[in-house]
Amino acid sequence: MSSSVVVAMDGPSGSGKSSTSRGVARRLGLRYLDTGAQFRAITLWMLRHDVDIHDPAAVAAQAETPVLVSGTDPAAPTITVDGDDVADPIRSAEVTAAVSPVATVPAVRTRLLELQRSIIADALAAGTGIVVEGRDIGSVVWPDAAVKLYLTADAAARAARRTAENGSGSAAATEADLLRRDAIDSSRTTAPLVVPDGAVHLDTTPYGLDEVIDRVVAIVERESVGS
Ligand SMILES: Nc1ncnc2c1ncn2[C@@H]1O[C@H](COP(=O)(O)OP(=O)(O)O)[C@@H](O)[C@H]1O
Ligand SMILES: Nc1ccn([C@H]2C[C@H](O)[C@@H](COP(=O)(O)OP(=O)(O)O)O2)c(=O)n1
Repeated sequence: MSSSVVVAMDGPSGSGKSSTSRGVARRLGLRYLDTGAQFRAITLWMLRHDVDIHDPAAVAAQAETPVLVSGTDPAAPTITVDGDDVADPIRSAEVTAAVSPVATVPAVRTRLLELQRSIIADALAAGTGIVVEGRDIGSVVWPDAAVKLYLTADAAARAARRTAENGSGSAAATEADLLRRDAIDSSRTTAPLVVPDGAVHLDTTPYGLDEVIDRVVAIVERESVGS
């Protein structure tokens, strides 16, 4: 396997993208980029600056303003906005509720697309591969990725995982929230959530996290031969 492989990991909320990507990156000595955290960080900035997140023109007008920095060590990924560590506040219910409308704004997507491509290019220039996870990585951000994965799981399993992770809330409410976000993410006109051409589809419902990581590592080693 080449050390400069790009692994594109897409799929809906709770399918296991973040935990699987981090585990695979650690195992294979690759960098790790959570693009959802970037969409969450820009959303948090909009909320903190009283931008009406349901007004696409208002969001677009500020899309270039926040300074976003993503740390790509899979053992300790970081995200800052205007120099502030926002790793915790970007997971709040308020941001979770607001992120899909912000992520539909083309100016936001263009801004983050440039940032994501520059982070991937930096990793490759440094001779390091990277696992990048999100909704449009294999379809839009890096269609030439040597390895493309599309993770899914049953909605009930995804909601149960998220509820356990949050440590509170009802699984039914969590499932309704993630189905609502899936619908927005899948129906938007710019970079919708799709199964990218050439992606390996992995349904993680029956597998524990370690088993999914083992399977993905095997797929990366198989698919990236010669890249
Ligand atoms: N295969 C799996 N089996 C059980 N739990 C899992 C599995 N994959 C991930 N999880 C857990 O489910 C939750 C959501 O996973 P995460 O990686 O954040 O998903 P995503 O990034 O797709 O939203 C986390 O608490 C994670 O530890
Ligand atoms: N490449 C990406 C990544 C995330 N998004 C959007 C869609 C998601 O609802 C939000 C948040 O993504 P995130 O991966 O943090 O969401 P979950 O961990 O699945 O709850 O961002 C996107 O549109 N494109």
